[in-house]
Amino acid sequence: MELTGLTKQYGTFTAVDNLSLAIRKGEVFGLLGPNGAGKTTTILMMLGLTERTSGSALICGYDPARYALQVKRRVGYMPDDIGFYEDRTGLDNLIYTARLNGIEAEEAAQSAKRLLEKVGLSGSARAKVGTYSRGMRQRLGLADVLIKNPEVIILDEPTLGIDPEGVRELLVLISELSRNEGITVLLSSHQLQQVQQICDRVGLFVKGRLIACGDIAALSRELNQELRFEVELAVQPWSEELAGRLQAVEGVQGMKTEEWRGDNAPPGSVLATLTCDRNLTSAIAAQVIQSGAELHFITRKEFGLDEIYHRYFERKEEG
Ligand SMILES: Nc1ncnc2c1ncn2[C@@H]1O[C@H](COP(=O)(O)OP(=O)(O)OP(=O)(O)O)[C@@H](O)[C@H]1O
Repeated sequence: MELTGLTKQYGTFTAVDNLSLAIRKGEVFGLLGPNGAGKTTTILMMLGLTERTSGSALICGYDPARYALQVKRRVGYMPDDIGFYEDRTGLDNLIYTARLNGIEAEEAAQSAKRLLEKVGLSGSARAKVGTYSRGMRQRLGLADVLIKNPEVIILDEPTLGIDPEGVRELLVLISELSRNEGITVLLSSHQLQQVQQICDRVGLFVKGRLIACGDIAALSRELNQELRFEVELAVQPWSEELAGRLQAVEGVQGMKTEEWRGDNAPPGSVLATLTCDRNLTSAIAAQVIQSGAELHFITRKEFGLDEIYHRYFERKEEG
């Protein structure tokens, strides 16, 4: 899938601003951003469900603005508010979707059962959807988009409102689908911690613009360059001399200290947090050792996606 300079304006408001993005076949791509970032608008343009203002898109080889039907045949879309017939069973709902997609009755019933099994809903196949939990509905939603054998599935906020266990199950399912069946997955989310686990790559989307894109490690590297490392260490005894040594290490930009009350912490232990412009863990450790003090632990703070995202976001807001 390829988006080039994709733009959507509502009057003078730009909801999606010059978005260029290539999603590879078989990958799980996370489109991440806060509410209102323009994720849903992007998805709707990709499906040909809303008109773009400018730019182009190629989905499974088709321009959705001209060949929406061809795109629809190949792409399964799960909106954030999936609708089912509440007073009909999960099985009936799936068969109905299959029939709508032109699948013969017998095959529809078989596929529906097979998919219910796959998403772990066999036991509730004959219960009315109205009695399903949010997690069960999302799994049924997944079966519902899979029934037409799509090449690509697009999931808008699939984990919204599900309990942690349900989220875990759903994400494992999505990830297996991609790995085992080569399905390309685009999922939108503002819940970064979750998505981080299963995405091959992510795009950070803020106020209609893609501000960064890559795998988590690449984003982390990119960000650490600008965003400082934090090295945390516990030392005993602490002294003015040691404080001076640490602050004199080239690249150290700031230091905070507090009393360290860790398990078995000897009296007079200090927990110091140093902000650095690069990873200075070993240089800092060396200074402590040379000073003759005891180093109880030293760690570098890792930037997870959540942190990366918030920092990017804060910087954008500031800038
Ligand atoms: N039909 C519309 N007319 C005017 N503005 C719109 C319309 N649809 C969306 N917007 C605006 O475009 C921006 C992007 O909306 P969009 O729904 O794509 O964001 P999102 O990232 O999907 O957020 P959410 O997770 O809340 O759905 C928002 O500021 C929204 O108010």
